Amino acid sequence: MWLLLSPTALEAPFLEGEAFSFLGRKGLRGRGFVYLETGIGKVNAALTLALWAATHKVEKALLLGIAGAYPGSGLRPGDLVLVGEEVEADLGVREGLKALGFSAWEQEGERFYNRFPLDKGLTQNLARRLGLRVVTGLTRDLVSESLEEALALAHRWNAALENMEGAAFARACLALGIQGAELRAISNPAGVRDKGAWRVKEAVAALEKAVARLLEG
Ligand SMILES: O=C(O)c1cccc(C(=O)CC[C@H]2O[C@@H](n3cnc4c(=O)[nH]cnc43)[C@H](O)[C@@H]2O)c1
Repeated sequence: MWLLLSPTALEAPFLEGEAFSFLGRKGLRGRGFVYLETGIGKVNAALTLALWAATHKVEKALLLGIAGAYPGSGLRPGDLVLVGEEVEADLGVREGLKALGFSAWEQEGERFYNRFPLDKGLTQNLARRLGLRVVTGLTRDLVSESLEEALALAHRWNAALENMEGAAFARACLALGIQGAELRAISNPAGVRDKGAWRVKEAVAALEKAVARLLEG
């Protein structure tokens, strides 16, 4: 049984099931999955997963959604990727959290600062089944508002795409002991606010195709 999550219901219009409400947002009980709309941003993503997992067994969770492609990533609108590692880039100072001398999470002797892995085994299994690249994602609650800003972030953190939830989801999965994976479809060039350059419909169609293959077993 999958727990499927997306920041907005607009990113998963293709899912069908018995509707319910969770934290005031959309939920669905479908064949082989439960779906939750989390809301945009880090806190919403982590909160939704944690509060659901507090009263429901979660075997494996997939965060799916749209994302912005960083310059130089080779990613274009409509492309679909898995995220193997997320950078929480608005935690600490510009160079990261380690400069403050505190870790964000510690587990089995490992200290995590700004980088949080998705589940390696689950991600590699999905990459094989779906024939997808695995990239590094960058998460901030602020979106890049210029190509210069996007390029600086991509360079500083060696990331391929930008979103607003991934690192929080990855860190919550680590803390909760949940196998988590992240599927992102590129909707736009990061840093480009002109919606004429956005291809949300194509991105959602790519998500639909991948999720259908995932659920067919
Ligand atoms: O109005 C803008 O300039 C603008 C720029 C980036 C994203 C938005 C959104 O409202 C979408 C946020 C939503 O979608 C994900 N997303 C998609 N593209 C990006 C991006 O370039 N940078 C950050 N997040 C992006 C994000 O995960 C949210 O769920 C508006």
